[in-house]
Amino acid sequence: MEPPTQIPDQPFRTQPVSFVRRGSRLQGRRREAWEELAEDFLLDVPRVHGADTSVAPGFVLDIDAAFSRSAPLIIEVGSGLGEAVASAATLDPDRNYLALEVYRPGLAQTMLRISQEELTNVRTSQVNAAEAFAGMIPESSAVEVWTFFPDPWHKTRHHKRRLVKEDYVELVARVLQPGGVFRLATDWSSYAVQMRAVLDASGHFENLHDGERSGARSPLTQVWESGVETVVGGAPVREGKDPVSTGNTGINEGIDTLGGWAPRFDGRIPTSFENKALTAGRMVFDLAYRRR
Ligand SMILES: C[S@@+](CC[C@H](N)C(=O)[O-])C[C@H]1O[C@@H](n2cnc3c(N)ncnc32)[C@H](O)[C@@H]1O
Repeated sequence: MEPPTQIPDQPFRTQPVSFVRRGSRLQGRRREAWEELAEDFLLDVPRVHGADTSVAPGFVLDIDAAFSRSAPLIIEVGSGLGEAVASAATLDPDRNYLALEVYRPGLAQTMLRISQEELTNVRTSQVNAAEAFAGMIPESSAVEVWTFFPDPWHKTRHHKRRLVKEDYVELVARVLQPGGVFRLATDWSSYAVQMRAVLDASGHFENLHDGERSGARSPLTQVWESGVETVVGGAPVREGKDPVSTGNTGINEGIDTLGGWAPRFDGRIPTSFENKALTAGRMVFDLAYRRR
Protein backbone atom coordinates (compact mmCIF):
# COMPACT_ATOMS: atom_id res chain seq x y z
CA MET A 1 0.00 0.00 0.00
CA GLU A 2 1.30 3.42 -0.96
CA PRO A 3 1.64 5.87 1.95
CA PRO A 4 -0.89 8.74 1.87
CA THR A 5 -0.03 11.50 -0.56
CA GLN A 6 2.59 13.97 0.66
CA ILE A 7 0.73 16.92 2.12
CA PRO A 8 2.01 20.31 0.96
CA ASP A 9 3.25 22.67 3.67
CA GLN A 10 0.73 25.47 3.45
CA PRO A 11 -2.34 24.47 1.45
CA PHE A 12 -4.87 25.85 3.92
CA ARG A 13 -4.64 29.57 3.31
CA THR A 14 -5.65 29.15 -0.32
CA GLN A 15 -8.44 26.57 -0.17
CA PRO A 16 -12.12 27.02 0.69
CA VAL A 17 -12.61 25.86 4.29
CA SER A 18 -15.51 23.86 5.69
CA PHE A 19 -16.54 26.51 8.21
CA VAL A 20 -17.37 30.18 8.52
CA ARG A 21 -16.25 32.20 11.52
CA ARG A 22 -19.44 32.99 13.36
CA GLY A 23 -20.38 33.86 16.91
CA SER A 24 -16.92 33.40 18.36
CA ARG A 25 -17.55 35.85 21.25
CA LEU A 26 -18.00 34.16 24.58
CA GLN A 27 -20.41 35.37 27.21
CA GLY A 28 -21.46 34.48 30.73
CA ARG A 29 -20.75 30.96 31.92
CA ARG A 30 -18.96 30.01 28.71
CA ARG A 31 -16.55 32.91 29.01
CA GLU A 32 -15.80 31.98 32.60
CA ALA A 33 -15.38 28.33 31.58
CA TRP A 34 -12.85 29.32 28.93
CA GLU A 35 -10.89 31.41 31.40
CA GLU A 36 -10.94 28.77 34.12
CA LEU A 37 -10.61 25.56 32.16
CA ALA A 38 -8.57 26.27 29.03
CA GLU A 39 -5.31 25.75 30.85
CA ASP A 40 -6.27 22.18 31.74
CA PHE A 41 -8.26 21.06 28.72
CA LEU A 42 -7.46 23.24 25.69
CA LEU A 43 -4.26 22.49 23.80
CA ASP A 44 -1.91 25.36 23.17
CA VAL A 45 -1.28 25.57 19.42
CA PRO A 46 1.20 27.93 17.75
CA ARG A 47 -0.59 29.82 14.96
CA VAL A 48 0.11 31.28 11.56
CA HIS A 49 -0.23 35.09 11.52
CA GLY A 50 -2.50 34.87 14.60
CA ALA A 51 -5.29 33.05 12.69
CA ASP A 52 -6.95 31.24 15.57
CA THR A 53 -7.85 28.02 13.74
CA SER A 54 -4.45 27.63 12.07
CA VAL A 55 -1.39 25.59 12.99
CA ALA A 56 2.16 26.90 12.60
CA PRO A 57 4.08 24.76 10.10
CA GLY A 58 6.36 22.26 11.78
CA PHE A 59 4.37 22.06 15.02
CA VAL A 60 3.79 18.45 16.10
CA LEU A 61 1.68 17.65 19.15
CA ASP A 62 3.18 15.42 21.83
CA ILE A 63 0.03 13.42 22.48
CA ASP A 64 1.24 11.49 25.52
CA ALA A 65 2.34 14.75 27.14
CA ALA A 66 -0.99 16.40 26.29
CA PHE A 67 -2.90 13.65 28.12
CA SER A 68 -0.18 12.96 30.72
CA ARG A 69 -0.37 9.29 29.80
CA SER A 70 -0.15 6.91 26.88
CA ALA A 71 -3.47 5.37 25.73
CA PRO A 72 -5.30 4.64 22.46
CA LEU A 73 -6.45 7.91 20.89
CA ILE A 74 -9.86 8.73 19.42
CA ILE A 75 -10.26 12.04 17.58
CA GLU A 76 -13.63 13.68 17.03
CA VAL A 77 -13.71 16.31 14.30
CA GLY A 78 -16.37 19.01 14.61
CA SER A 79 -17.29 18.03 18.16
CA GLY A 80 -19.91 20.80 18.45
CA LEU A 81 -21.07 21.16 22.06
CA GLY A 82 -19.08 18.09 23.13
CA GLU A 83 -22.09 15.86 23.79
CA ALA A 84 -20.77 12.80 21.93
CA VAL A 85 -17.15 13.06 23.02
CA ALA A 86 -17.96 13.58 26.71
CA SER A 87 -20.37 10.67 26.75
CA ALA A 88 -17.92 8.34 25.01
CA ALA A 89 -15.04 9.39 27.26
CA THR A 90 -17.14 8.71 30.35
CA LEU A 91 -17.96 5.19 29.19
CA ASP A 92 -14.43 4.49 28.03
CA PRO A 93 -11.93 5.87 30.54
CA ASP A 94 -9.04 3.78 29.18
CA ARG A 95 -8.87 5.72 25.91
CA ASN A 96 -7.86 9.30 25.22
CA TYR A 97 -10.32 11.58 23.40
CA LEU A 98 -9.32 14.65 21.41
CA ALA A 99 -12.11 17.03 20.32
CA LEU A 100 -11.21 19.27 17.36
CA GLU A 101 -13.57 22.20 16.77
CA VAL A 102 -13.35 25.71 15.34
CA TYR A 103 -16.40 27.11 17.16
CA ARG A 104 -15.32 28.75 20.42
CA PRO A 105 -18.67 28.62 22.25
CA GLY A 106 -18.82 24.90 21.42
CA LEU A 107 -15.36 24.37 22.87
CA ALA A 108 -16.25 26.32 26.00
CA GLN A 109 -19.35 24.16 26.45
CA THR A 110 -17.26 21.03 25.89
CA MET A 111 -14.78 22.09 28.57
CA LEU A 112 -17.67 22.74 30.97
CA ARG A 113 -18.88 19.18 30.39
CA ILE A 114 -15.41 17.72 30.86
CA SER A 115 -15.02 19.58 34.12
CA GLN A 116 -18.52 18.85 35.44
CA GLU A 117 -18.13 15.16 34.66
CA GLU A 118 -14.58 15.17 36.09
CA LEU A 119 -13.14 13.60 32.96
CA THR A 120 -9.38 13.33 32.76
CA ASN A 121 -9.22 11.66 29.32
CA VAL A 122 -10.50 14.50 27.07
CA ARG A 123 -8.59 17.38 25.51
CA THR A 124 -9.89 20.00 23.09
CA SER A 125 -8.27 22.10 20.42
CA GLN A 126 -9.51 25.11 18.51
CA VAL A 127 -8.23 24.18 15.12
CA ASN A 128 -9.20 23.48 11.52
CA ALA A 129 -9.06 19.69 11.70
CA ALA A 130 -7.77 19.34 8.14
CA GLU A 131 -4.85 21.60 8.99
CA ALA A 132 -4.18 19.70 12.22
CA PHE A 133 -4.21 16.36 10.39
CA ALA A 134 -1.61 17.57 7.90
CA GLY A 135 1.12 17.89 10.53
CA MET A 136 0.16 18.70 14.13
CA ILE A 137 -1.33 15.23 14.72
CA PRO A 138 1.44 12.66 14.25
CA GLU A 139 1.12 10.01 11.55
CA SER A 140 -0.64 6.75 12.58
CA SER A 141 -1.44 8.12 16.04
CA ALA A 142 -5.21 7.50 16.27
CA VAL A 143 -7.21 4.28 16.58
CA GLU A 144 -10.39 6.03 15.45
CA VAL A 145 -11.40 9.28 13.77
CA TRP A 146 -15.03 10.42 14.01
CA THR A 147 -16.74 12.98 11.80
CA PHE A 148 -20.40 13.20 12.79
CA PHE A 149 -22.79 15.57 11.04
CA PRO A 150 -20.26 17.78 9.26
CA ASP A 151 -21.82 20.97 7.88
CA PRO A 152 -23.77 19.87 4.76
CA TRP A 153 -23.19 22.94 2.54
CA HIS A 154 -26.35 22.31 0.53
CA LYS A 155 -25.90 24.56 -2.46
CA THR A 156 -23.98 23.04 -5.36
CA ARG A 157 -21.67 26.05 -5.54
CA HIS A 158 -20.77 25.45 -1.87
CA HIS A 159 -20.01 21.74 -2.21
CA LYS A 160 -16.31 22.60 -2.49
CA ARG A 161 -16.52 23.63 1.17
CA ARG A 162 -17.64 20.20 2.33
CA LEU A 163 -15.11 18.70 4.71
CA VAL A 164 -15.36 15.07 3.62
CA LYS A 165 -13.76 15.01 0.20
CA GLU A 166 -10.65 13.44 -1.32
CA ASP A 167 -8.05 15.61 0.44
CA TYR A 168 -9.64 15.13 3.86
CA VAL A 169 -9.82 11.35 3.38
CA GLU A 170 -6.07 11.38 2.60
CA LEU A 171 -5.44 13.33 5.80
CA VAL A 172 -7.54 10.97 7.91
CA ALA A 173 -5.58 8.06 6.39
CA ARG A 174 -2.39 9.80 7.50
CA VAL A 175 -3.37 10.04 11.18
CA LEU A 176 -5.10 6.65 11.54
CA GLN A 177 -3.13 3.55 12.46
CA PRO A 178 -3.42 0.60 10.07
CA GLY A 179 -6.59 -1.21 11.18
CA GLY A 180 -7.94 2.03 12.69
CA VAL A 181 -11.54 3.02 12.01
CA PHE A 182 -12.99 6.13 10.38
CA ARG A 183 -16.63 6.65 11.46
CA LEU A 184 -18.95 9.14 9.80
CA ALA A 185 -22.58 10.16 10.03
CA THR A 186 -24.74 12.63 8.17
CA ASP A 187 -28.44 13.40 7.88
CA TRP A 188 -28.23 14.53 4.25
CA SER A 189 -28.46 11.96 1.46
CA SER A 190 -26.37 13.90 -1.05
CA TYR A 191 -23.52 14.20 1.47
CA ALA A 192 -23.89 10.53 2.42
CA VAL A 193 -23.48 9.60 -1.25
CA GLN A 194 -20.41 11.85 -1.51
CA MET A 195 -18.83 10.33 1.62
CA ARG A 196 -19.38 6.78 0.42
CA ALA A 197 -18.05 7.62 -3.06
CA VAL A 198 -14.79 9.24 -1.89
CA LEU A 199 -14.10 6.52 0.66
CA ASP A 200 -14.86 3.70 -1.77
CA ALA A 201 -12.51 5.34 -4.29
CA SER A 202 -9.70 5.70 -1.74
CA GLY A 203 -7.16 2.90 -1.73
CA HIS A 204 -6.56 3.50 1.99
CA PHE A 205 -9.89 2.30 3.31
CA GLU A 206 -12.23 -0.69 3.22
CA ASN A 207 -15.90 -0.48 4.09
CA LEU A 208 -16.66 -2.48 7.26
CA HIS A 209 -20.22 -2.99 6.00
CA ASP A 210 -19.63 -3.40 2.31
CA GLY A 211 -22.86 -4.14 0.44
CA GLU A 212 -24.99 -4.14 3.59
CA ARG A 213 -28.39 -2.39 3.68
CA SER A 214 -28.82 -2.12 -0.07
CA GLY A 215 -32.03 -2.00 -2.10
CA ALA A 216 -35.22 -1.49 -0.10
CA ARG A 217 -33.28 -1.67 3.20
CA SER A 218 -31.00 1.21 2.23
CA PRO A 219 -31.72 4.50 4.00
CA LEU A 220 -30.87 6.15 0.70
CA THR A 221 -33.60 4.27 -1.18
CA GLN A 222 -35.97 5.19 1.63
CA VAL A 223 -35.09 8.88 1.46
CA TRP A 224 -35.38 8.91 -2.32
CA GLU A 225 -38.78 7.19 -2.16
CA SER A 226 -40.13 9.41 0.60
CA GLY A 227 -38.85 12.66 -0.92
CA VAL A 228 -38.44 13.88 2.65
CA GLU A 229 -35.47 16.07 1.83
CA THR A 230 -37.25 17.94 -0.92
CA VAL A 231 -40.14 19.15 1.20
CA VAL A 232 -40.33 21.91 3.75
CA GLY A 233 -38.82 20.57 6.95
CA GLY A 234 -36.29 18.53 5.03
CA ALA A 235 -33.83 21.25 4.15
CA PRO A 236 -33.35 24.60 5.85
CA VAL A 237 -36.04 27.03 4.77
CA ARG A 238 -35.75 30.76 5.21
CA GLU A 239 -38.86 32.86 5.36
CA GLY A 240 -39.95 34.03 1.95
CA LYS A 241 -37.65 31.59 0.15
CA ASP A 242 -38.24 28.25 -1.48
CA PRO A 243 -36.97 25.19 0.36
CA VAL A 244 -33.50 24.10 -0.64
CA SER A 245 -33.78 20.90 -2.62
CA THR A 246 -30.83 18.60 -2.16
CA GLY A 247 -31.96 16.48 -5.11
CA ASN A 248 -30.94 12.90 -5.77
CA THR A 249 -27.25 12.76 -6.40
CA GLY A 250 -26.58 9.01 -6.30
CA ILE A 251 -25.53 7.02 -9.28
CA ASN A 252 -28.50 4.71 -8.72
CA GLU A 253 -31.28 7.20 -8.23
CA GLY A 254 -34.46 5.45 -7.24
CA ILE A 255 -32.95 2.32 -5.70
CA ASP A 256 -29.60 2.25 -3.94
CA THR A 257 -28.12 -1.03 -5.09
CA LEU A 258 -24.71 -0.34 -3.53
CA GLY A 259 -25.58 -0.10 0.17
CA GLY A 260 -22.58 -0.16 2.49
CA TRP A 261 -24.32 1.72 5.32
CA ALA A 262 -23.20 0.90 8.85
CA PRO A 263 -25.61 0.24 11.69
CA ARG A 264 -25.88 3.10 14.13
CA PHE A 265 -22.61 3.24 16.04
CA ASP A 266 -23.30 2.47 19.74
CA GLY A 267 -20.71 5.01 20.87
CA ARG A 268 -22.51 7.87 19.11
CA ILE A 269 -25.18 9.27 21.43
CA PRO A 270 -27.87 11.42 19.80
CA THR A 271 -26.71 15.03 20.01
CA SER A 272 -29.14 17.94 20.07
CA PHE A 273 -28.08 18.49 16.46
CA GLU A 274 -29.11 14.97 15.42
CA ASN A 275 -32.35 15.20 17.37
CA LYS A 276 -33.35 18.27 15.36
CA ALA A 277 -32.75 16.33 12.14
CA LEU A 278 -34.84 13.39 13.36
CA THR A 279 -37.62 15.72 14.47
CA ALA A 280 -37.64 17.19 10.96
CA GLY A 281 -38.22 13.65 9.64
CA ARG A 282 -34.77 13.17 8.10
CA MET A 283 -32.84 9.90 8.14
CA VAL A 284 -29.33 9.36 9.41
CA PHE A 285 -26.62 7.63 7.39
CA ASP A 286 -23.74 5.95 9.25
CA LEU A 287 -20.53 4.80 7.58
CA ALA A 288 -17.52 2.93 9.04
CA TYR A 289 -14.28 2.30 7.13
CA ARG A 290 -11.14 0.48 8.21
CA ARG A 291 -7.70 1.90 7.41
CA ARG A 292 -5.78 -0.70 5.38
C1 LIG B 1 -23.31 20.57 12.11
S1 LIG B 1 -22.18 20.71 13.41
C2 LIG B 1 -22.24 19.09 14.19
C3 LIG B 1 -21.64 19.08 15.55
C4 LIG B 1 -21.60 17.71 16.27
N1 LIG B 1 -20.77 16.76 15.54
C5 LIG B 1 -22.97 17.15 16.54
O1 LIG B 1 -23.32 16.11 15.98
O2 LIG B 1 -23.72 17.78 17.30
C6 LIG B 1 -20.60 20.66 12.57
C7 LIG B 1 -19.48 21.20 13.42
O3 LIG B 1 -18.25 21.04 12.72
C8 LIG B 1 -17.42 22.17 12.99
N2 LIG B 1 -16.42 22.23 11.92
C9 LIG B 1 -16.64 22.51 10.61
N3 LIG B 1 -15.48 22.46 9.91
C10 LIG B 1 -14.50 22.13 10.81
C11 LIG B 1 -13.10 21.94 10.69
N4 LIG B 1 -12.48 22.07 9.50
N5 LIG B 1 -12.39 21.63 11.78
C12 LIG B 1 -13.01 21.51 12.99
N6 LIG B 1 -14.35 21.67 13.16
C13 LIG B 1 -15.09 21.98 12.08
C14 LIG B 1 -18.41 23.31 13.04
O4 LIG B 1 -17.90 24.43 13.75
C15 LIG B 1 -19.61 22.67 13.74
O5 LIG B 1 -19.55 22.85 15.13
